[in-house]
Amino acid sequence: MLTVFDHPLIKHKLTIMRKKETGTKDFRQNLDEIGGLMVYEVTRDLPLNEIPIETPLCQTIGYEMAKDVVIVPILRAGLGVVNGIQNLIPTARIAHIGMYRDEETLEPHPYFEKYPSNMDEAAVIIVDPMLATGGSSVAAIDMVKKQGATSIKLVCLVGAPEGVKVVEEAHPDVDIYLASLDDHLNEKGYIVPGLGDAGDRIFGTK
Ligand SMILES: O=P(O)(O)OC[C@H]1O[C@H](OP(=O)(O)OP(=O)(O)O)[C@H](O)[C@@H]1O
Ligand SMILES: O=c1cc[nH]c(=O)[nH]1
Ligand SMILES: [Mg+2]
Repeated sequence: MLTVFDHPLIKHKLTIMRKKETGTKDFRQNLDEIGGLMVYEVTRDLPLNEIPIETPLCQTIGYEMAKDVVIVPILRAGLGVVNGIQNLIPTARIAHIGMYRDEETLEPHPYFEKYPSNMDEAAVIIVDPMLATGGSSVAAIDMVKKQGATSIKLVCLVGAPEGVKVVEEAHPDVDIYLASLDDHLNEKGYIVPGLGDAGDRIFGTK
């Protein structure tokens, strides 16, 4: 299932991120804020346990999350999405997948992975601002599935139709969430209109 957020706050903040004159500080801040806005919907169907509690007035039934949440940023750019989600789920564990896309072949190259021990039971949320050809997302989903994960969501900011199709075909069980479904990929594999190189803009490396 693909969900594209149609929310004025997200559109406003994403527009700031797209502008070429937006600097690192504002880029990061708006990414943080959009991550926080998206998480409300992304976590809507997480299972709950009913628990008996006592308020100052009486006994009643309360709720607590039934599963641990594991946020999995695809390094580097995915790190920029973690903060906004973690602010709302402070108990979330953080896994890391290091991956870069070869600029010529556009193939993903994993270089690091580290997970908590309970991936098979957790609600796993993979985060990366950009879903371009889909190669990095498919490779990351393959990797978390190898760790036993069965409840997996993919949260990106900007997606290209080509990449969404690739992920949907490879992993039809994974729900995809986007702040925007953009128009197309250019000949260098960049999303158009997009926002440029997300990693470089987050970390100021260009
Ligand atoms: O859908 P794809 O075609 O695979 O492209 C998307 C990937 O490219 C970018 O990472 P990049 O390789 O630039 O690494 P970085 O985050 O370290 O800059 C982006 O953050 C995604 O991970
Ligand atoms: O448009 C794109 C495509 C891949 N990676 C990015 O950072 N931006
Ligand atoms: Mg990059």
